[in-house]
Amino acid sequence: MTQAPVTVTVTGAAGQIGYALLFRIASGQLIGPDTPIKLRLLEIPQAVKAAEGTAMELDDCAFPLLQSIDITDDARTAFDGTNVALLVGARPRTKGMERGDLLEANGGIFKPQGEAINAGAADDVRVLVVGNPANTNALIAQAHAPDVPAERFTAMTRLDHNRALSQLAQKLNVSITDIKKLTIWGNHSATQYPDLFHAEVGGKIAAEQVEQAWLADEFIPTVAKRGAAIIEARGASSAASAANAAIDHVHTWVNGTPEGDWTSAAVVSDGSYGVPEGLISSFPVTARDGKFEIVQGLEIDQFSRERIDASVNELVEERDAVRKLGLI
Ligand SMILES: NC(=O)C1=CN([C@@H]2O[C@H](COP(=O)(O)OP(=O)(O)OC[C@H]3O[C@@H](n4cnc5c(N)ncnc54)[C@H](O)[C@@H]3O)[C@@H](O)[C@H]2O)C=CC1
Ligand SMILES: O=C([O-])CC(=O)C(=O)O
Repeated sequence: MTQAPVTVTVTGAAGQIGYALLFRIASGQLIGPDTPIKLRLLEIPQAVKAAEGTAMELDDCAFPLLQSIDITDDARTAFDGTNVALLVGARPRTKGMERGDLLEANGGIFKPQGEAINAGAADDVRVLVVGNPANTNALIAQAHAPDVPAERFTAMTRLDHNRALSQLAQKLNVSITDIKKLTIWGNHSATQYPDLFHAEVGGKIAAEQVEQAWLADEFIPTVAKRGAAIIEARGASSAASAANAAIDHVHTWVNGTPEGDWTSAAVVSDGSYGVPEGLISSFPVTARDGKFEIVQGLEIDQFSRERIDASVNELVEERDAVRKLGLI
């Protein structure tokens, strides 16, 4: 049965993530194989022509699900009636920068975009912020969309989650599908905490199947600093893997997590696990009926507590910094 079309807005459509993302959305991988897609591409004026070129290529794929492509440099037009907003457009970091260095440069983008979402997006709009610093950019957008339920604003830590799955699978020589209940806590930054104490491999706790030294000195830093390692190796920040994670995030949000498993997403804190209410922080989440829910009741030992707190403290600092800049 053919379903109603879903309007998907992608900002930064002419960028490297945009190029890796749009074809997958148009082919049906974002929502599902029966859902027609209407694409809205938002770019800055200088990049509209490049976005038009990408749209020509989308046309040339003759995707059966792709009903329309609109390209604009106006945020209000881009978000009018949108169901899924993927906020990718931002300046990426280059060698030697931390993602937090981008706060001021990118903060200014997310305020008007939040306002435009508030003004015209569909009632069921779901927002995923990819542009860095993703958690705090999502906070800025959410602060300027008071009429949209706060829970609809999320930021992407699925790439970190996927990186952690892959590192652990290689270490234990198991398949990705053998790993359940892995969690990324906190900020999408070098302070993030990939947690193996609740993760299970073959039904047993993952942390008990690896050496403590590997966990603390290799696994955690490798996952947390993977973005910088990609920049070092590729000379540009991760793009196809980031697009893949954005597809995974929205697909899970809409279609749900499997029974007995969860994923990671940065969502608005309700105060769970001592994370101050209102911060957009990564948690273990399930998705049911189109909603993310923070997994409750996990015991947090001291090793994990210190690391979660460090990342959450960084989010508090970022929030305070954007407050000072008048962005929230
Ligand atoms: N959360 C995550 O896991 C990840 C986040 N990122 C972040 O994603 C963002 C995009 O990365 P790339 O595609 O590699 O960058 P890019 O530089 O290739 O593309 C960014 C695009 O955004 C556009 N843009 C800038 N301001 C805009 C605005 N106000 N409205 C609409 N479009 C605008 C630019 O014209 C450009 O085409 C960066 O902030 C990067 O750090 C990248 C990888 C992973
Ligand atoms: O590291 C960066 O700047 C890009 C990014 O967020 C990632 O690859 O995780």
